[in-house]
Amino acid sequence: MISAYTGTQIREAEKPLLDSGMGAVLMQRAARGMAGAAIAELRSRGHRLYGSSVAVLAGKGNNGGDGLFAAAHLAGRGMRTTAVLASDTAHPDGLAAFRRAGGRVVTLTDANAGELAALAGRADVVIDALLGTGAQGGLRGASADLVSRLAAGSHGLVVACDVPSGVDADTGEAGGPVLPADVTVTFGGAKAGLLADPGADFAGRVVVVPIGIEDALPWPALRRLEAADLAALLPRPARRAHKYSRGVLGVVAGSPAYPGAAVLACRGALAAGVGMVRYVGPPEVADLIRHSCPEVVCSTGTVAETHVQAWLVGAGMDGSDEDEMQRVRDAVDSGLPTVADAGALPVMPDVLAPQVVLTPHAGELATLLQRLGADLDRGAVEASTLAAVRRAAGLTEATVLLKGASTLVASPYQDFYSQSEGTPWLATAGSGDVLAGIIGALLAQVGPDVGRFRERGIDPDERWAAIAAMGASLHGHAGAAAAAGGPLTAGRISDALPEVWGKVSTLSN
Ligand SMILES: NC(=O)C1=CN([C@@H]2O[C@H](COP(=O)(O)OP(=O)(O)OC[C@H]3O[C@@H](n4cnc5c(N)ncnc54)[C@H](OP(=O)(O)O)[C@@H]3O)[C@@H](O)[C@H]2O)[C@@H](O)CC1
Ligand SMILES: Nc1ncnc2c1ncn2[C@@H]1O[C@H](COP(=O)(O)OP(=O)(O)O)[C@@H](O)[C@H]1O
Ligand SMILES: [K+]
Repeated sequence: MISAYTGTQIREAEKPLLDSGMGAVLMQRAARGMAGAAIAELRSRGHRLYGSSVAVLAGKGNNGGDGLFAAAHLAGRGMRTTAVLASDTAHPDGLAAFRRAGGRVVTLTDANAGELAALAGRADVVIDALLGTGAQGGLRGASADLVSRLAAGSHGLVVACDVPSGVDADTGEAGGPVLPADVTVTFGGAKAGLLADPGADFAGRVVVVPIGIEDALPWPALRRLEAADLAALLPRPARRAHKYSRGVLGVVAGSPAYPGAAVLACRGALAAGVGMVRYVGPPEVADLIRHSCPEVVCSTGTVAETHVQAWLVGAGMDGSDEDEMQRVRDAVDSGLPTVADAGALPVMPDVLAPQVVLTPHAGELATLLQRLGADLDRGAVEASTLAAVRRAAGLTEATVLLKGASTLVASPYQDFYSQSEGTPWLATAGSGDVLAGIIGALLAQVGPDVGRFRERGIDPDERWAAIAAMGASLHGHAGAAAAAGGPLTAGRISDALPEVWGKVSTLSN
C-alpha cells in the first residue's frame, strides 16, 4: 500500500527533527536522493553523466535549497550545472555548496525570462525546485513566465523536487502554469497532491526518498492499493464453496435504448469471480443478456423477490422505465452493498450509507454536487478532484468513486484511495459499465468478510472504499493488459480480467 500525506502532515512530522537541529541533515538526505534519482533516470535513457548539462530552477525557500544541493552533487559527478535563481535571495548553504561545486549562477528577472527559458530548455536535465510544500498558490511573476515558456518548448528530462512547482501538495490543484515532470522525487512520504489529478498528471513517475521522518507520520491522507494488497484482499473460493456461498450479484441495468451497458456490466461481474449474476429488468434487455452471457439468470421480478448479496444499479438506464427506477430505489433501500452508476445517480436519495458506492465521472459528479447545493461544474471538479470527491462523500454519506485517469475513492469517514493502473485507452464507451460490474462482483464476494480488511490495516467500517479501490485497480490492470499499447474495446477488459486476477492473487505478501 502506498501512503500519501498532505504537505502539512509532512511538515509536522519534520518539526521535531528540525527543532533538534537536524534540518541540514534532512536536506542532505533529500538532495542526495534526488541526485540519485536523476542519475538513475538519465542512465536508463542511455545518457552519460560526464559532460551532460543540468539546469536547476531554484526558489528562495528550502525547496530551492534541496535543488541547489542536488545540483552540487551532480556537478561533483561531472555534469555542467547552471542555477536559475527565481529571486535575489536563495538558500544560503545550498547556494554556497553549488558555487563550491563549480556551478554557474544566473538570476531570473522579468526581462530575461525568455532567454533563461531557452537556456534551461537546452539542458539535458531540468530540476524544478521553485516551490515545494511551502507554496501559497501557483507560480507568479517571472517564475510563471519562465515555466510557461519552458513547458511550451522542447526541453530535456524534468525532475521535480518534492512536487512539480505550482501543484498544491495537499490537493493536486494547480493555480497557474506547471512544468510537467518526468519524475517527481518526493521526500519523507508521497504527497497526496501527486496522486490526484491534475497534480498526478504533472508529476510523472513518483519516487519517494526516505529522510528519517517516516515513523512520525500520521494516518495518511490518501492511499493506493498495490498488487500485494489485491493479493491479500481478493477472494479465493473455499474447497467446498458453492455458487451461493461465493456471492450473488443482482443487476438492475440497461434499457431498450442502451441494452449493451447491461451486457457489459454483467460480463464485468462474471469475470470478477461472482458465484452468480441475477439480472432483473425489461425483457428486451434480458434477451440480449441471455444471448451474450448465458451464465446470467434473468427475471422480471422485484428486488424483494431476488435473493442476492449485493446490487449493481444504473448502468445504461435512462430513467424511462418506472419499474426499473423503482428497482433502483428498492435496491438502495435494501441496505445491501450497492454500486450505483450512471442512470441511478440522479434518483439517489440525498443521504445514503457507506455500503452504497456511487461511481460518477467528473460530469456526473458535478451534477450530483449541484443537486446537493454546491456550485461546481465539470471543469471545477476536474480542477479539484480530491476536494470534489471528499465533498460528495461528506454530503451523501456514501462511498464515492470518481472515475478518470486517476480514480479517486472517498469513504464518508476518513479513508481515501487513488488508483492509477489504467491506460488512456480505457477512455472508451462502456468501460465504466465494466467497472461497475467488477465492483458489484467484489461487493457480493468480500463485502461480508470484515476480517480480511482488518488484517490489512483497513477499518471494517471503511471497507467499502477499499472494495471500490480494488475494483478500480483490477479494471485498470485488465485494461492495460487488454490494450497492450493499442486501442481497446470495453468488452476486452472483462476478457483480460481473469488472467490479471490470477497473476496478482498469486503474489506472496
Ligand atoms: N524543512 C526542512 O528542513 C526540509 C524541507 N524540505 C524541502 O523544503 C520544502 C519546503 O520548503 P519551504 O517551507 O521553505 O517552502 P518552499 O516550498 O521552498 O517555498 C516557500 C518559499 O517560496 C515563496 N513562495 C510561496 N508561494 C509562492 C508562490 N506562489 N510564488 C512564488 N513564491 C512563493 C515564499 O516566500 P514568500 O512569498 O513568503 O516571501 C517562501 O520563501 C519542501 O517541499 C522540501 O522540498 C526537505 O529538504 C526536507 C527538509
Ligand atoms: N485517461 C484515462 N486514463 C485511464 N483510465 C481512464 C481514462 N479515462 C477514463 N478512464 C477510465 O475509464 C472508465 C470510463 O468510465 P465512464 O466515463 O463511465 O465511461 P462509459 O460511461 O462510457 O462506460 C473509468 O473507469 C475511468 O476511470
Ligand atoms: K518543486
